[in-house]
Amino acid sequence: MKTGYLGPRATFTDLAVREMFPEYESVAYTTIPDCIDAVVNDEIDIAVVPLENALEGSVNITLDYLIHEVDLPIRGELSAPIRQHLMVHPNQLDNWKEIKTIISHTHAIAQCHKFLHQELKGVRAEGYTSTAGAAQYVAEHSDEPIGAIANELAAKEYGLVIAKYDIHDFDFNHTRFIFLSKQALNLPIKPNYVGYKTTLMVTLPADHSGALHQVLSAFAWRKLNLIKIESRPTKTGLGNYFFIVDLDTALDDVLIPGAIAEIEALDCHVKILGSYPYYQLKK
Ligand SMILES: O=C(O)C(=O)Cc1ccccc1
Repeated sequence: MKTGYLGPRATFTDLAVREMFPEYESVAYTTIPDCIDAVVNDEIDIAVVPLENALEGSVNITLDYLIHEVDLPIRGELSAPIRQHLMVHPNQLDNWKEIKTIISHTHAIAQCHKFLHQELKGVRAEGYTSTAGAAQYVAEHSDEPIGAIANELAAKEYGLVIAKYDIHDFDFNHTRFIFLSKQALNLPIKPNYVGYKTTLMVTLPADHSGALHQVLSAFAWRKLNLIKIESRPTKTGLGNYFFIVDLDTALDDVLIPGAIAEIEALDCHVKILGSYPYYQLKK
């Protein structure tokens, strides 16, 4: 089996792969869509991609690619703690406060806004393909007054030094990574296994007053617990949305199919994006 992740080595996604699939060969991709396409094209068996961060919200590129471009089920999820550090080339350590530019994945920059605003006012923050990609770039440009936001493994991997540890704005900083695969996965029974989730995509009919209320009632009276609901644009016109709903239970034969039938009777469209085990790493 082969896994794919947003590379290069030592991204947070790579850490998730090492945690969940230590025995498999892994391949680094430059973008999340490249990594997902690699499963569609049978280059790899499993794509591990970030879906949501506790501070910054959904990773829209993942969600949108999953909804609009490919048809791959979610087979599992790992929620992992995220520690962001500011790192520079060893040549720049003495005057790291004079750096002019910080590069990282846009989600990582967003997790550190308060720190950047308060401690490095006026420093330009630029998006890069990934945190580890930014660390690699900084390592290869030792004379430039730049820094990267990334994890400790990236500092080691690319020979950078950490100027400031734990610069994320809130202590509880976790990211959900999902596993996409054509085939069912035999995921391990691990101590950090929490339970099952089912993720549905619900498209409402246009201009049907009370439709969302009725959809939610179909879950409510069956005591199906919603742990997340989010709207995303359908991309067919301003004001058209669908909803992504997470239920904290596995797909069964009665309750969820019953709720789906009821919702479809309201002229809504429902797609099951996956019913999968989830794992949680604590700090
Ligand atoms: O760039 C990375 O390291 C990634 O894996 C994407 C990401 C960025 C920030 C938090 C979690 C995942």
